[in-house]
Amino acid sequence: MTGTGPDPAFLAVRGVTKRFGGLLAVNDATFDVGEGTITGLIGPNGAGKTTLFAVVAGFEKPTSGMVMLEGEDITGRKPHELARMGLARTFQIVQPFAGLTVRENIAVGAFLRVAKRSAALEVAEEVATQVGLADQLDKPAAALTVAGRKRLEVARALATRPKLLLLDEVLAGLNPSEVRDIVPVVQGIRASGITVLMIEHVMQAVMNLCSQVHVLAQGRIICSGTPAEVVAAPQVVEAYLGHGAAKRLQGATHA
Ligand SMILES: Nc1ncnc2c1ncn2[C@@H]1O[C@H](COP(=O)(O)OP(=O)(O)OP(=O)(O)O)[C@@H](O)[C@H]1O
Repeated sequence: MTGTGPDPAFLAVRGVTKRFGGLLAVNDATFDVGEGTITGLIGPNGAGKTTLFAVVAGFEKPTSGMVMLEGEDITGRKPHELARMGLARTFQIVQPFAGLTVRENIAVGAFLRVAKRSAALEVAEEVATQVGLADQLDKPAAALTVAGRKRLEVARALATRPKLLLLDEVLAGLNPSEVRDIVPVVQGIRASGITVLMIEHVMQAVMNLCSQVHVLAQGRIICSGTPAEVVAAPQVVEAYLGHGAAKRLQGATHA
């Protein structure tokens, strides 16, 4: 731990900028994630959310800025180093090892902490139960439904025993009842002591799950607050619906 002042946030993102050539994908983003929370990162398509995740998880180096985990500067560290420190992420495009079973797919993540195959398979069973895949353990991953694959993606990350889990659109492509079924899984992850930062477009889930939400638009954090606060903020309405939208909506509700 380095001394960065009193009570640093669990995850602190400070002035992170990421350029791809002339494109400013993330522009001076600063936000905190409190320990033990489920925090949301939302914003329109192309806002820079996935790029920001990639910077936090070590898949991209920021052009400038800093990321700190429990007060320690982790900027630019490699994904495997960060995984060892307890940071895991899921990917928007789920790519399990199709020829392996669900059990074996999850065990791959467990090898970060355990050396023996039997121990890794044990972790896999435990984690599968946590995400609701216990009755699918012996199926090939390729046989899972879309919702099953999303659960598997979460399970593979959980098997690395993270303290911070980054979920990249785990609810995308699911129908409303599948979304309702996964909400308690995410709540259970938090209840087990893991801090969650999630990119999500499904607002119903964000409202149900997140205590704090940061809104990214054109690379900038334009609003932070509770879900109710951010959906009511004029700058957030405008980012999603276009310039002047907040006023137009207000006119419509008063008409
Ligand atoms: N490796 C890259 N090289 C060049 N441009 C990139 C790269 N990755 C992302 N971008 C660009 O950066 C911007 C932000 O993209 P990003 O995928 O982070 O947004 P997002 O908020 O996650 O979008 P979505 O909700 O659609 O997934 C986009 O204009 C995108 O085209």
